[in-house]
Amino acid sequence: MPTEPSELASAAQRAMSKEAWAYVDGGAGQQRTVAANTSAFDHYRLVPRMLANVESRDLRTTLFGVDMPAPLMLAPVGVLELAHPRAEHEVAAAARATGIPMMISTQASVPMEDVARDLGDTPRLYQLYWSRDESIVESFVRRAEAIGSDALVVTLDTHMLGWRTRDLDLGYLPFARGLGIAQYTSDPAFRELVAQRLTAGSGTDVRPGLREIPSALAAVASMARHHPGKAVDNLRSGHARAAVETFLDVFSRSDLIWDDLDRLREMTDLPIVLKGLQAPEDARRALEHGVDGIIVSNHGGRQVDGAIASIDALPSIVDEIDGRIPVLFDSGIRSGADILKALALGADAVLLGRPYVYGLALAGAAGVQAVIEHMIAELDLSLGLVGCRSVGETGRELLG
Ligand SMILES: Cc1cc2nc3c(=O)[nH]c(=O)nc-3n(C[C@H](O)[C@H](O)[C@H](O)COP(=O)(O)O)c2cc1C
Ligand SMILES: O=C(O)C(=O)c1ccccc1
Repeated sequence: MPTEPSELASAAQRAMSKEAWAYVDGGAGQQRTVAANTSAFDHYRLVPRMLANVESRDLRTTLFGVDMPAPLMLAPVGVLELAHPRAEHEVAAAARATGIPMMISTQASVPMEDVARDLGDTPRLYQLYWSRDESIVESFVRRAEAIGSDALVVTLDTHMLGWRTRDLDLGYLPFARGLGIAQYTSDPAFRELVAQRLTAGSGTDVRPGLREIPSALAAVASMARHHPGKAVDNLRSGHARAAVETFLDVFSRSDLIWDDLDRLREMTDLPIVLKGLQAPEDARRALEHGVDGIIVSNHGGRQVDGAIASIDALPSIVDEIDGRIPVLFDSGIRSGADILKALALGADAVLLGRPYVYGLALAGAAGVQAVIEHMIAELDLSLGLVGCRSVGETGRELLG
């Protein structure tokens, strides 16, 4: 497994189909924010300190009552079957081997109960996309509780899919082919909706659902023009087709407002963590609504082309939160040194995204484990070499 981040990515590219690579590596529009997310780390430079007795170091940290060997979690990533046929099974094995918590996506390729079994007693957080259908929301929350989720991560930045040019031009939309919808197809509330659709008469027009998801509509239009025979309409069985149509109908909603969070608060006692904040003002509102944590993230640049680099959004949000709840960070972490910079800017932990998917594509669980171990090893060395012994000792004084 390459330790050099760009080598890891190019090796994974060689191992993946061009559609899978475009989906995972790609982002919104002209990929300006994807590029900014990594290049903006160059704006921050560490100033190493000497003679600090860093012989013994400890990376452990605790968040939401969860003890972690390092300030690192696996980001929720949907449709992992694009990278490896065993998808979450392999990722969970790596999480278990390293003790690093796993966030389980609503767009997973394996039902959360099966992932939970693979995880043993490794910490897990369930990531929720707030469905248009409230019975599905309630059901996902109950299932997350039942699998022992340590928190509920509510992703706010993807109530519609961004304008993802690389997927559009390939005519590739994985869930239109029934990939990445395992949480839904294993869900009693969702299955009820599919059954209703089948009784109402198959061949229900798919367009009304797609109309609610503009980029899905555009993708299907693009597929119809350039790649006839690849679109939703081509799904073989009536049941699979009804499941995909139902998914497109219920995937998410764009009419949510801050007050809706109070309903979720009443629904569950799990800690609630909001994912996808970039504005200090939104961080303040998150505090007002009593959430238990936030994740500063722009979804890896997959949503708004031209949005600011996530690392540039971090410092002012950390100042706004002022230590009252944990602040996690993602979008652009490619190395242990990047993790150290995020910690120095005030993050309590970071999420690893694309790099672990590259490890998965290259070598399954062993690949994910190697990527995690490389990140932690470089973090540990860098921490010691700048003169710190623990995550708690990092701060802005480390930055020049
Ligand atoms: C292929 C792919 C699928 C993703 N699916 C989800 C998802 O289902 N839910 C979610 O909250 N975030 C999802 N994300 C966003 C990640 O959780 C994370 O925010 C992002 O990957 C961070 O950017 P980075 O990978 O460039 O560091 C996805 C990201 C990728 C690359
Ligand atoms: O691709 C993504 O970034 C993502 O979060 C997602 C959203 C819906 C379905 C599949 C993946």
